[in-house]
Amino acid sequence: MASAAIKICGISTPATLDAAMRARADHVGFVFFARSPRSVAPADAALLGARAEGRIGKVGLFVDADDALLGEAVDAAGLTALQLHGSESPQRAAQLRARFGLPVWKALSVTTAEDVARAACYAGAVDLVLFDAKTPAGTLPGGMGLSFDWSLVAGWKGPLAWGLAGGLTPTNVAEAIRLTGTPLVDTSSGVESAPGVKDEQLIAAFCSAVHAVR
Ligand SMILES: O=C(O)c1ccccc1NCC(=O)[C@H](O)[C@H](O)COP(=O)(O)O
Repeated sequence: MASAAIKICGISTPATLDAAMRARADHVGFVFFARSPRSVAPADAALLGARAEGRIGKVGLFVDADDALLGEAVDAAGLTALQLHGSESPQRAAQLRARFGLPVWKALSVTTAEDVARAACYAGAVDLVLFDAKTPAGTLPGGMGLSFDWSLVAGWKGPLAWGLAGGLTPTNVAEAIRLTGTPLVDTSSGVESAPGVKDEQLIAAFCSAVHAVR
């Protein structure tokens, strides 16, 4: 089994960006959602984006954002992909892909097999679906450190590329890859010492655990 690609989401400082690049992560995520403890302002995203340019994928994370915010973030950070983490429809996702000319990732929150089956609706509209845990009402739609039943996506053979998120940590990520065969893993709170505070050693440990999977 080839090791999975890695996205470290919610990077907001140069030091933790450097840690992700040193650890050979494939993508970092910048969160453009004001309610998140990981939210970055476009000016900070510009500094981080310039530092990361050409060295790692830069995925902008949005929750039902309008075109103005998306455009500002794309321009500021030089994003390489858009991750939609709200209730964006396939039509809205396809519109954004055409407008910005960037790959679009759609996060889908999963509790049941029906939630996984919804991914097919996004075929042709997005480039990748990211299966993530459903979070409780009134909380953030992601980045809560919650897992779902991985057997629901084990060996998923859908019509588009996919990845796994939700509660992944340095300790459980190897098992998650072996069990599901996911081509991509995404973590946020699993590499933090407190909400929004990324830990360089945990980032390194997470990436090492992924790279060690054969
Ligand atoms: O990370 C956030 O603060 C966030 C806020 C709003 C929507 C999504 C958010 N994060 C999405 C991610 O890409 C996370 O990596 C994913 O949900 C997994 O998070 P975690 O369970 O904390 O590893």
